[in-house]
Amino acid sequence: MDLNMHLPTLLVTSIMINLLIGGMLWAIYHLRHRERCFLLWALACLTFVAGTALAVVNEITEAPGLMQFTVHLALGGSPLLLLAGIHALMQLPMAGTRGSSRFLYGASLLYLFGLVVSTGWDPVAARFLTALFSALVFSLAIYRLAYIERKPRLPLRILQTLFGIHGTLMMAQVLVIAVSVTGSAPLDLHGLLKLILVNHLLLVSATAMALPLLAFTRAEQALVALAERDGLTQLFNRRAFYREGNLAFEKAREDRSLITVLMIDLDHFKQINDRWGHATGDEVLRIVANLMKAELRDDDIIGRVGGEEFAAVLRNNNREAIEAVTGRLLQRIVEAGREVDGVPVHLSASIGGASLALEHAAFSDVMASADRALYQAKDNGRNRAEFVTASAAAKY
Ligand SMILES: Nc1nc2c(ncn2[C@@H]2O[C@H](COP(=O)(O)OP(=O)(O)OP(=O)(O)O)[C@@H](O)[C@H]2O)c(=O)[nH]1
Repeated sequence: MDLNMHLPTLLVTSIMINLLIGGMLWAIYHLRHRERCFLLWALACLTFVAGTALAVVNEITEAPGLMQFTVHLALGGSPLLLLAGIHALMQLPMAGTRGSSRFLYGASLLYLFGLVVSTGWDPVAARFLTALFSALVFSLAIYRLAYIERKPRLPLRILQTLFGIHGTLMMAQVLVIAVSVTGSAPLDLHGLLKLILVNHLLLVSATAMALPLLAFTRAEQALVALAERDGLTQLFNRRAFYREGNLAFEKAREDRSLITVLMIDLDHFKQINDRWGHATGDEVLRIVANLMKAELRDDDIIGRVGGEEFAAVLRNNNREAIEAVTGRLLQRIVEAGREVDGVPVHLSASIGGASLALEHAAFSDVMASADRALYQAKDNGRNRAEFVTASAAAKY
């Protein structure tokens, strides 16, 4: 398994690259207001450096068992710190309630116990345990990444692939050691070490680039959500709703398809606030938002466009279907208002609807038509829906 490479050169290169990457992650940690995942990833690199440097000293001098124990502790602890960084990024405690966390703790304790027993008298067994433990930690990292919320696809796939290769290499090492121990083939430890170091160099560099990419993509997604979503209901805010509505309008014009805009305004909402308090009013807004999400389709655009005013763009122009949806929504709003926070808030809403018509030159024209229909619904006694027909829209 001789890779024909100078082992000391490989070791020094590995140490230098890990130091550089660790330093870069450390700097990002400080630049990003001490985001803990970067500190843990920097420590993973530095722990690996410490492990490799001690391994060199270990090779040169006849080091005592304690030194060998420390080498393996550092080399096994490095992927563990990487996993801890992923937990920190996902804001998951290392001691989660999931079975996998208990499994990790159990495996770590067994690994420690195995190291204590094997180092000093059987360095090959210690190597075997470290490789097995690292493979296990990489597998857990792949599993954890699958549960990340707001999935940033590309960095996630890259990292899972890298961890997969890393874990497979560690398992290959486990197998090589097992085969050599059973006597089927002599173990070329230097060749093995070179192979691991070369792969580690490539993998650690790629991983170090993919980890910040994952963190930055997630942070950007969070910022976009903050800028586009209404904090109370998580629906589109007014600006994002108009942007999405404009896009839907343009597309409908291009495809010669039709869209319908609904404006939904809660009736006498001020009285709910005045009588039951602002917190109950907020809860009512959240309930209505959830009812809209439940009643409308996934590809419909829903937004909170004012205090107690919601709007939706439906990619549907079938009047019967839309009247059925609005009827159901009005009924569910009344039902929900029978008890909110333990009090009867007597809730109802008025809806104004307008479908795209030739008269509409822009999305805001359809919104204006729906708004006029809404006023009509309020004038006609509230808790009802009114629609503007295409020909009626032309009158406005
Ligand atoms: N709790 C809560 N109330 C809000 C929020 N935004 C706006 N409001 C309240 O919504 C109420 C809107 O009152 P009005 O515009 O008079 O409308 P209304 O009482 O619903 O009457 P109609 O629309 O004519 O049926 C005001 O009392 C605002 O304070 C919010 O985020 N939370």
